Amino acid sequence: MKIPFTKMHGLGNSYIYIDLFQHKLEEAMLPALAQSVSNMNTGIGSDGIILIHPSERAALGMRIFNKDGSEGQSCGNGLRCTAKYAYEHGIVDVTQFQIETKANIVEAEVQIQNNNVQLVTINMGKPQLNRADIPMIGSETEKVVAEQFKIMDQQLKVTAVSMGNPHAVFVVDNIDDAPLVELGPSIEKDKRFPQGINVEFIEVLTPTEINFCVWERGSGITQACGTGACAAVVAAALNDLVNRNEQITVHLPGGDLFIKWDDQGYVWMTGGAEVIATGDYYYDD
Ligand SMILES: N[C@@H](CCC[C@H](N)C(=O)O)C(=O)O
Repeated sequence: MKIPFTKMHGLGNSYIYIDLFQHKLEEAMLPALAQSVSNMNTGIGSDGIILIHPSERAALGMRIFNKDGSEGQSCGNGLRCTAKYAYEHGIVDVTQFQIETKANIVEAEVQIQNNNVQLVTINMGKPQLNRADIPMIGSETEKVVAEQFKIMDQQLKVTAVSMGNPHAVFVVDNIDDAPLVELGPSIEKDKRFPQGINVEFIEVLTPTEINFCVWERGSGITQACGTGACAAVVAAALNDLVNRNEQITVHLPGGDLFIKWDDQGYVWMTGGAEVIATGDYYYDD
């Protein structure tokens, strides 16, 4: 089967985008297709696949499958790339529009230069903070803020945030010493998180600037995670480490994102989105 694709990235977090306005795919094949495409030796190489599809509730919809074939509920970098694709391929002809994800409907705004989308801002909606909404097992408190978290003989403090998908955020003194490789895989699959978890370590530089690295559920270490950067800013604000209602610069391995958690409770994300390549994927299922 020949599947037309566009490879795009947001700060190095790359996905293979498949346009379901043009090409239909069977539901049952999607997890295996994501694993196949993502393989850097026998596929194209990516952090997963993203499907851009018609929606009855918004201008378009987006679904994300991680490298291991699991489906995530949302993807911040994917939303910015999807917004760019939708505008540049005429799926929308306005600069502000809505995108449906498995988690919610978000508002996208694209900034145009010479007919190309340069920057994208997404209103990601309100974070969910209740333990049951993460979901995280435990009964200490309703919200999970700087809660003691023992893993592999290390005593950490976790703040848990759902941006539609689940995130566990840990504050460290120096991002270069973050135990991402050592603890990321164990925390991702820890049984306190029944749906798995995206794992973020952050170093707070100033009340408006943080360093960030991530171990993503289903994909491992990536260069950037948009929902993770949003969760990191929310977690940092809950711990009184960054300013609420101000734009926070998040330095990710792949570049910078600008995140604000406003007074009304909405999280805004601004950043770039880039096309890498287009082509046909020859899929032998
Ligand atoms: N890279 C993404 C998040 C992708 C999904 C995540 N791994 C999950 O399973 O929840 C982003 O930019 O937000």
